[in-house]
Amino acid sequence: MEMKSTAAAAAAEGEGFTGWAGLWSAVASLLFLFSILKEFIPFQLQDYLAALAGRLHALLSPYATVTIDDQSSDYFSGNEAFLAVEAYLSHACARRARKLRADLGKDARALQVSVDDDQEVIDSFRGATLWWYPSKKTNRSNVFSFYPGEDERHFYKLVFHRRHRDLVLDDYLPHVLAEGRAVTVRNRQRRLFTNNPGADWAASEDGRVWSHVKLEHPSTFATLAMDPSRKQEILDDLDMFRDGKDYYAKVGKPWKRGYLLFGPPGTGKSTMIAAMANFLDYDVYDLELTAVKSNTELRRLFIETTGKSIIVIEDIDCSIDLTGKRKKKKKKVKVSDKKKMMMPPWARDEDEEKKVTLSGLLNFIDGLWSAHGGERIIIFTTNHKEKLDPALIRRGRMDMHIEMSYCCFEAFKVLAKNYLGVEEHGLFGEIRRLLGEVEMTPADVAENLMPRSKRKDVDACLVRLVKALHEAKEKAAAAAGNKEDDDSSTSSSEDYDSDEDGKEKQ
Ligand SMILES: Nc1ncnc2c1ncn2[C@@H]1O[C@H](COP(=O)(O)OP(=O)(O)OP(=O)(O)O)[C@@H](O)[C@H]1O
Ligand SMILES: [Mg+2]
Repeated sequence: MEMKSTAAAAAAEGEGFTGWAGLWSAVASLLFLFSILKEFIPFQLQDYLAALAGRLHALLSPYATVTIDDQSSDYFSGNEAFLAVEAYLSHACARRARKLRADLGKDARALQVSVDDDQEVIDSFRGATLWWYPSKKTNRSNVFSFYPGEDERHFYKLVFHRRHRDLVLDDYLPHVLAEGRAVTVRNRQRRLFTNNPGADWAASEDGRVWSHVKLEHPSTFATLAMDPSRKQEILDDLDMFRDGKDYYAKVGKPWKRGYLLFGPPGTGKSTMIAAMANFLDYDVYDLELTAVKSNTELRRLFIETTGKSIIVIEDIDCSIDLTGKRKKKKKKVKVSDKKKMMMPPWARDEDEEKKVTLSGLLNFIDGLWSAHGGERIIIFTTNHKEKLDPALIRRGRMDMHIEMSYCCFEAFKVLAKNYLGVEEHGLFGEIRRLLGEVEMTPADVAENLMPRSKRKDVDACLVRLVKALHEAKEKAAAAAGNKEDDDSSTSSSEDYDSDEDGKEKQ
């Protein structure tokens, strides 16, 4: 932002400057004359005269300006202030402007209305009147460009009376930024990011490390089947986190939170992540660790995540060997030496031993914790909590451990309501008893409850579930009988082993 005095405001409003009227009309005439003669004045002289006029205005004008530009010196924050002002104006004042621009902006959910260039927008804040002027400036350059518009700089000029300087700088601008950011978050289409393999970063045109699609998972906490008191605990925790900026600052903790979701396959871990993202209105970064070649790549991926996001590593025990070696081998991507030289350092796989290690992952999480850039949540899921290194899941890294378990009766009731629209039924008693005796995942219960035709036959669905529960019970009893026989004959044959993927035979 750049601040200076201007005469532009004088033309905008006559707030207490009647005495200056004559002087301003003289300045306005001069400006008019200058715009006519501009064509005939050499460039160098034009710049000099413009600077002189600027200084004259600064000296005489009772108004000050702040310019907010669409280019920022800070690489990572980009033009955040500019975008926040744009969002604020489109939300708070655009309807008062006479010329509007409507656009389906990048990642927006609906048509966005914004103020057109050179349109004055008047805002008021605690009794002060403020004028906004969206505008653009074309850089004069001798270089011919194939891309017209790339030399264009857009900016917003805020004009206010000098006596409101403190109010504007201390209160109004922070208010605009906060409101603008909130509007952007409300309007944006949430995204699901997945990491591109490192070898592709340099090869792709824009060097993107993450690709994204719209996040449109329908899961919510209302449709998530689990123990209601545990669900409420998680909701309270998320609520506390979302609104806890001041609290986290007060206790000196970074505004981040880690959740470990563990439990057998089909118990709703991935469903829970989608419900969390929908509840918080956050983006999701689905980090596929097996596609990451080195700790350096991992760091780069982390740097390119944004605030208000959930970073997810699914099946963490299958993605990384906790002794430091990785389990799953990605198909080797052959890169020629010449191509390698053209790659940025993080994308080169010069040292085969430089793999993602446990310590790299711990650094990743701790880096996440100490970095700026807004609130972030990290979630690990696993089917085997006991296989994880305690360092990885200690409190402070994974703050809350959430067990997703087999379907209990309360969880069944949520599914029955979602899938069949029933809250009571004669078979509920038997189902309650069977669910207490046999372990069935919510995924299996849901599958049995799913109507097989458009004519929703509630009785048939519930009878099918009861039958499936009886079958599961018999199977479990038979398996237990077999195990007893095995134990008595060969006590040494402990073959409860795990496959390459780490998923144990159940
Ligand atoms: N608790 C649940 N509430 C509602 N639906 C569920 C629940 N658990 C499972 N489901 C249903 O089962 C399907 C599979 O569940 P999900 O993918 O969330 O399981 P998971 O625990 O992530 O399994 P995995 O460990 O194999 O990744 C979901 O699409 C959903 O329809
Ligand atoms: Mg899953």
